[in-house]
Amino acid sequence: MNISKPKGTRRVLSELVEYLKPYRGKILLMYVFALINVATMIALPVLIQRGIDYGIVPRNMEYLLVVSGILLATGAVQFVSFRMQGVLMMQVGNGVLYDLRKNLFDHIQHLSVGFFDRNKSGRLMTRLTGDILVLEELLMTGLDTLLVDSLMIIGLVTAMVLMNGWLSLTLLFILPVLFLIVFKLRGRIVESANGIQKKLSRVNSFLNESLSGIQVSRAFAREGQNIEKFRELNGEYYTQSRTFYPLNAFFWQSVATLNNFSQGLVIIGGGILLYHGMITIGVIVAFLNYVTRLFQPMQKISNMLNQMSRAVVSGSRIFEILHEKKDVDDVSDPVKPDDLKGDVRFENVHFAYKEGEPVLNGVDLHVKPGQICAIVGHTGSGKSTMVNLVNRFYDVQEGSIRIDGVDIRSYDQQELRSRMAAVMQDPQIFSGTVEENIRFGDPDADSHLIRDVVQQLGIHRLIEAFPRGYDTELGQNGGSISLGQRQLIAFARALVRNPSILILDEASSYLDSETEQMVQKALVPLMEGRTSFVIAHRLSTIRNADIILVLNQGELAEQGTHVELLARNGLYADFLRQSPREINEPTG
Ligand SMILES: Nc1ncnc2c1ncn2[C@@H]1O[C@H](COP(=O)(O)OP(=O)(O)OP(=O)(O)O)[C@@H](O)[C@H]1O
Repeated sequence: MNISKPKGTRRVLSELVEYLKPYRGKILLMYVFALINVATMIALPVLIQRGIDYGIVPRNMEYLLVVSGILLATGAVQFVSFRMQGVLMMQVGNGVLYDLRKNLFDHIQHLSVGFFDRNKSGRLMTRLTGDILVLEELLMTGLDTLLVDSLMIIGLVTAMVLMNGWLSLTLLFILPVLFLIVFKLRGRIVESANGIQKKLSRVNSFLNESLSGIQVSRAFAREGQNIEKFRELNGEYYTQSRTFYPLNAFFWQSVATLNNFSQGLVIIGGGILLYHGMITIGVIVAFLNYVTRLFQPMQKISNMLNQMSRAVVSGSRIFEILHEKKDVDDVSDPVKPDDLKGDVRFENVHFAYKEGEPVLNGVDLHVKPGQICAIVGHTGSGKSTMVNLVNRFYDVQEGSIRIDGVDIRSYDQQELRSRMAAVMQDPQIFSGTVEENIRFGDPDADSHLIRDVVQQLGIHRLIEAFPRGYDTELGQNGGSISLGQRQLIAFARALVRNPSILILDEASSYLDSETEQMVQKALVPLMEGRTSFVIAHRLSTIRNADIILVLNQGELAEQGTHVELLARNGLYADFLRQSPREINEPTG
């Protein structure tokens, strides 16, 4: 399933509501404080009006003192309610985001490998960071907006109409213009801001790519083209910014001007009504106060609506991942093997990553416990696919793979994989020390066991040669060590696991030939008692295998020992002729 298709608004919102449910108590309390806040907002101008009309104008000091006291108390209540409303909204928003992040990560950890083939990690990172950020904006600032701010506008308008019907006619001018400014003009600004964001992210990703690939660019003398491309992207960003900033400035100017006009209108209208004795001075001041308060809730609703449309798109993508089903799932009562002997059978295995594009066509194979099975074949012939199927990263479409006589689809995946270990061409190194990276193979392995395995592999001296030996801190992705050193760590990591089935997929391709020979020699006794699958382009690695498989376009073209296949003088013999020096290298 592709994760970029947005779902319907209602479905996304109802899923978000599910996440909000555990916080219903806090949300309710938040609304109580929000309503108190709205009430104080509406009450304050009334108190001002009373203070002027019944305290200041008739010079009634006692009344004025009482009203001032109430005004101060109302102000204090407003402060507390506004703060509590904000604090509760943050708590709810933070809680929901915590739950979402946690569920997403947990879910992704258990998704099948096929999902990650379809959704590359860069794109997933955007989902996990960018989309969550969009939801964060909504949850942290807009959770209460639609209800509370609509109520605020209704409350303010009602208070004005009740206070003085004639003066509230000014709203017939103020409200539509405010609406136009806030919703129409603001809409264009948000559109432009999103445009800027897109252009900026293109600039940033190009910058990122150019910096990380600087060596390749230099080697291919691409500096000129890079500068040209950057100039183009930077130019697009500049052009987009040229519309945004004046538009944004115009928005705030319009708001200020409308405010001035509204005040003028209230003063003129109020003045005329005052002249005819239809209004008091306090009502005019209260109206001036009300008019300025109209802008904020309208602006918040406009922002929220804009956030909402973005949040629906982001939310739909997040929930899409959360609903992603595993391609490779456990059966209801999976087999949990106590031990694996490592008897592996492929029976008429057919497999395709994509429908109609077969990769393996009817492969039959039997590797007995403890045997070494080497797989050779041209690039793209399906070698890695075969070992990925043994690992059950994917399920076969036809036929079956049996381990110790049991179809691997019947096993508990985690239990099965805990008895296997693989060393890949480009092993992943995690941030942490060398020792921690080796311990990744078995979290219970103590320092002695780790050193013991490394000694057996014959690479103790090489690990000790790291700046701080086993305690050397490795950056994310092993940026600070060579590819060969990464492979050495991966060998130790795999063997510390003490696996029944060992998979080596181009595992020593980055080692210099001296180190490779040393590791291969050390591996011979270490492979004893384990079933091993070895993929190597360097044929010297595989000549001692018990079974050599020759894959050709997804078909098992030949299988046998080195001597048998040589005698057959087929594809394998062709391989040898292409790399005679390597095959004749002694491997110990
Ligand atoms: N994750 C994937 N999604 C789709 N197609 C894939 C995927 N992995 C491999 N393929 C395709 O399957 C075929 C076999 O690939 P595989 O990696 O098994 O070959 P290989 O023999 O190991 O190649 P190499 O020697 O280059 O590592 C290739 O055509 C490849 O493009």
